[in-house]
Amino acid sequence: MPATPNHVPEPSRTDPALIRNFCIIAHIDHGKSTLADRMLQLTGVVEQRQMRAQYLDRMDIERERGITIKSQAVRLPWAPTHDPGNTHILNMIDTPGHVDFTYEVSRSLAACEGTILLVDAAQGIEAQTLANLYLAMENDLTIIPVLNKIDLPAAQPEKFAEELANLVGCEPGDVLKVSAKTGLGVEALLDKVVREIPAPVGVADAPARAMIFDSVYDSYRGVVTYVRVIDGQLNKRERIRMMSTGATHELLEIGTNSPEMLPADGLGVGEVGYLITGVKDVRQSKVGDTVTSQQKGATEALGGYKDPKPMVFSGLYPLDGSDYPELREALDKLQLNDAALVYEPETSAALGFGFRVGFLGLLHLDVIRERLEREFGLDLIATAPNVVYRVIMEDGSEVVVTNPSEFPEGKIAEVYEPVVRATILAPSEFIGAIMELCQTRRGTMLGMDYLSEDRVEIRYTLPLAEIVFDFFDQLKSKTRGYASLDYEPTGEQSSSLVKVDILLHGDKVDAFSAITHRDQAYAYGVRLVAKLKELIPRQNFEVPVQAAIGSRVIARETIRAIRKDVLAKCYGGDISRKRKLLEKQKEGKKRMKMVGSVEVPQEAFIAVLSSDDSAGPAKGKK
Ligand SMILES: Nc1nc2c(ncn2[C@@H]2O[C@H](COP(=O)(O)OP(=O)(O)OP(=O)(O)O)[C@@H](O)[C@H]2O)c(=O)[nH]1
Repeated sequence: MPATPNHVPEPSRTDPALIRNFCIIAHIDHGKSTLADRMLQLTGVVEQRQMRAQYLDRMDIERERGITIKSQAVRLPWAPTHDPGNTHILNMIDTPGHVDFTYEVSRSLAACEGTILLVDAAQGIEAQTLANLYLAMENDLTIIPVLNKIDLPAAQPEKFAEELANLVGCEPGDVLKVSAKTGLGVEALLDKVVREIPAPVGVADAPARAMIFDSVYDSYRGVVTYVRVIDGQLNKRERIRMMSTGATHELLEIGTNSPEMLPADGLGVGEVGYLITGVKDVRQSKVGDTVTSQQKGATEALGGYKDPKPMVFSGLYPLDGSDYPELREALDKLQLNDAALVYEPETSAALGFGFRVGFLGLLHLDVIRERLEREFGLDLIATAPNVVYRVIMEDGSEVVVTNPSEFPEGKIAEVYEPVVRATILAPSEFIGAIMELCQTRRGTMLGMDYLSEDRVEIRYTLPLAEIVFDFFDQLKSKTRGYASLDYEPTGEQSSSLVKVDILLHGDKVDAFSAITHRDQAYAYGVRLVAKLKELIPRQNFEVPVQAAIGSRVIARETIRAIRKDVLAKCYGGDISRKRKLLEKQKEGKKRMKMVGSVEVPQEAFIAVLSSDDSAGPAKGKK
């Protein structure tokens, strides 16, 4: 239906009074996806026989890890028990739960009038429950507190209903108790959504304004953009404009998800749906941006748009140097679907050609690395993740460092590092252990509150660099898995930071350079030097392994010289055996990298850079 001047498009397809837009916020594993599954089933949008667990988590890796990475929206028709004559349209927006993706959560929240705050009845409130709740409160959303998993024998619904009621400011009796697994209480929850969450309000005849809350790349259809219409309407075939960039596109298709795509003529006030314009890159359709009509469009964008900013950087190198073009292609492809992924080529004397890649956080890093290895069949070495430093030189100039080997030499006045505000929730018996861990990680305590008599919320300011290493693993092990962590960037602080270089036979190995606090530099140097001594085989000459700050050596080990006669073993004249041995030795040599005059086995790099101890990158975990 072309939007010619003679053609007056139909008004909104759904009466806004019958629309409810909501999302589910929860800590990881508290059952959000399972609850979404039950809702799909109860409202009949997915037939029983098509049902599979976590229907909305489409990416393979999401399914395997049981986490939701990209949010999705789905339209559910529901005739509530108290008003069976009126079928309402419930738009459910599934949100990612992990800290790395907080910005996406906040955009999803901005597309809703209300939210279900889902808490596991056996676990209680966790750090991300709180973080998400605060986001919802900032967005003035109606909050429906719900306890899930009440079928579990370990559930303590009474205790946690009280905790939850205290938190949101309602009566414990108002907290709904459901089992997403069995479906118990889920109908009552859908009724409550209709009753309590306000219908969307917008100006129907105003210029169109729709907020993008998600944008995904589909290899067949290009970018699919998910929007919530605030004012006016968007119609098929019209030209639309992205307000942050001014780019215009033709609206090739518009529609809703139930949960498969269902094309429509347009979307009106309060409606949630998808747009397809044929663009091939999600960066042209950014989360948080406002979409309007090209003609007679809105002049003022909806608030809240921000560019995703990478917080953690790591060098990614193909194990086999000839895979470099494939790595570039794979990153290009992933970027189509991930506006937060940034990278640029980098060379390392030790590792060859690779990329310096920026991520939102550790989980993001882990997910990307795994996708590169799994979906694109690449074998990669990832260097230890680091944060971004701002170095002010004595002459007043400024250097932004995303790779430790680029840390400037010379007269440095000050170094700034990013800091986060961390919230840790745990049973009170672990207060001592948590405080000890935070202190050793250069934390400053901000405060502590009791959520109930045996659970506390502890707040710290911590350097992001200290969290990037194995902080979360340490926290989990020191609290027997009971603590949960959430953090948000809060700026930067000036710290006494130095670069520690590792030298092999006098040559700097850039891949092993690290920026650490001055007090930790010595320990880092000693640990790495000892480890390298273990991993690097003896050479024909003596090889000193040193750690240095500038020209000052802080640790040293020596790999003693040997002259290895591989043929000595073969006394007797079996020539074929000798040849075999020589070939084997040649084969081994291929996997060596020359660092200056020293042969370093590939395995040594991998062992040092990806080991589980704190000399290597922390494994990004949930
Ligand atoms: N017993 C029981 N188990 C449940 C219930 N709801 C969810 N689970 C289980 O809890 C685990 C986590 O559920 P998910 O639905 O994947 O959790 P989620 O909150 O979506 O997790 P993320 O997507 O990672 O944020 C799964 O093993 C579910 O089967 C419930 O009501 N009862």
